[in-house]
Amino acid sequence: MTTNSYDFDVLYLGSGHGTFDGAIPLAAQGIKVAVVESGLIGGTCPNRGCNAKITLESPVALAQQVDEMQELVGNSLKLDWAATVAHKTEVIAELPNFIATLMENNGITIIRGRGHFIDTHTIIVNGQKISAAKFVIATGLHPHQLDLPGRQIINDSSAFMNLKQLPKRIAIIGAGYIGMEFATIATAFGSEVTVLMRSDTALRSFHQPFVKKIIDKLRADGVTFIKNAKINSFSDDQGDKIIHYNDVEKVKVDWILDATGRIPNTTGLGLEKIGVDYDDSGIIVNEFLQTTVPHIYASGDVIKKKQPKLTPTAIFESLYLMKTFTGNTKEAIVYPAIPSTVFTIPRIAKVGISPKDAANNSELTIVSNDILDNWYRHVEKESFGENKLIFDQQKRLVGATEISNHAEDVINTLLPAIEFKLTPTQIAKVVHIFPTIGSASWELL
Ligand SMILES: Cc1cc2nc3c(=O)[nH]c(=O)nc-3n(C[C@H](O)[C@H](O)[C@H](O)COP(=O)(O)OP(=O)(O)OC[C@H]3O[C@@H](n4cnc5c(N)ncnc54)[C@H](O)[C@@H]3O)c2cc1C
Ligand SMILES: NC(=O)c1ccc[n+]([C@@H]2O[C@H](COP(=O)([O-])OP(=O)(O)OC[C@H]3O[C@@H](n4cnc5c(N)ncnc54)[C@H](O)[C@@H]3O)[C@@H](O)[C@H]2O)c1
Repeated sequence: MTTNSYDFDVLYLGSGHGTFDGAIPLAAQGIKVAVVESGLIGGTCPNRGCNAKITLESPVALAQQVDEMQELVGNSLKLDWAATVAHKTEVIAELPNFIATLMENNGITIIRGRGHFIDTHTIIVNGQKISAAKFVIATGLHPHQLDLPGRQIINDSSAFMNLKQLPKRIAIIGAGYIGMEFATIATAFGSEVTVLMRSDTALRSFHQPFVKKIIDKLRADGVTFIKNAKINSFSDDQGDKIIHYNDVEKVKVDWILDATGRIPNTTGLGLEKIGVDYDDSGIIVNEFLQTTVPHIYASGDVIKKKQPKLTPTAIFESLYLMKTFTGNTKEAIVYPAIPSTVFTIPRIAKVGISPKDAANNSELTIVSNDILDNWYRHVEKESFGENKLIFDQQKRLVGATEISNHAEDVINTLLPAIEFKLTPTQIAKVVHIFPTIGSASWELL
């Protein structure tokens, strides 16, 4: 790669996981790299996504464990919202500096400001023109906001995670990842939570019988679900925040979270001017992650794709681009099986072929396990535990989903079996530390 005629070899727009995991090793190999960032370095995941959320959720998971082992350990835990938010701030506060230092120590130039293209080799940031041989658009998503009368009173997930005090009554609109995870957190910390659902389906991409169990558990914990709610408007009545829905109905609360999805950051980038195609789902790329302008690539959540828009996907894409830019691969991207978890209590985690798709394929076998039969799950007196494992005709694992307190660890354990298509003989050669969730999961194969 040459820098002769351009300021940089590769310029990334955005500094999230779609950028930094690959940009750092790229720069370390002597490639001249710039990263333009208009917000916090590190993007959504560390600052207002995964890391922040899991820190708030961690006491909730502990409280569940204590509740289940109550006969052994005595009282329930008392969760402290203000202390937990302060702890979350402490955990994540240094991450932007940490990531910026890693980038700079490896030779990356960080440019603070919002970038947009003026031609296919030039962007403008803070009035300054910067050119590059290649670009990576990794600008992520932003929260969708319901465009309805009174919308000024509704909030997004970042605002929730920064609340100094937890409102007594919270309404959450949407029952996707954020709606269900934040309902779990808010109710555990003592709020009265109402979830308004557009249809009668929550967590659409997860195994629905497991989702039903999560809804039943949240209901038992005091959460109200209102199905088939068509929101009309919002109003404020002397501090009461009111959601008007289905023409005549209303819910009165203290705080409203709009969790109706996230949309790609594609506007204002000058994409139309330079011929980079996109639609409402994101930037259109080919199997090399090239946009419709071949030296302009895209990475992470901003891409229109069928893979889940999650951190592991963004990391995989940024590493793939690093290998492409250094000439280490000329192959198209081949995604691994990407796992995901909804961090409710209990969790649902999944990877690979779903039970629903397997049911329509006569070559696949679905094995249902009531994992509470396993002695190890009695140690913590777990009250939820079921999984479905999908096998092909060679008895190789091709899909798995579980509902349990440890579902994310179980799916992580099973990943190599799926990714490397391990045969029963190969599976038998892997031994895990005993007794652990790893050994309890592997023995189901
Ligand atoms: C509440 C929440 C919880 C989540 N929890 C999980 C989880 O548990 N597990 C998981 O895998 N995923 C989770 N995610 C998703 C995860 O955060 C994203 O998949 C991941 O951050 C995507 O990385 P990215 O680099 O594509 O985008 P981002 O991290 O969003 O980075 C994009 C960056 O681009 C910057 N930018 C935008 N436009 C411009 C411009 N014109 N010029 C310069 N900079 C610009 C933005 O400021 C931003 O910093 C969660 C998301 C949210 C919102
Ligand atoms: N654990 C995780 O990995 C995790 C956690 C949080 C967020 N995320 C990421 O962030 C993305 C965004 O999360 P999200 O929960 O905002 O989106 P989502 O797409 O998961 O859920 C959006 C929900 O809002 C509902 N909805 C949409 N319009 C509505 C309307 N007008 N009225 C009522 N409901 C409406 C949808 O039916 C859906 O249930 C996820 O897709 C995921 O990629 C991941």
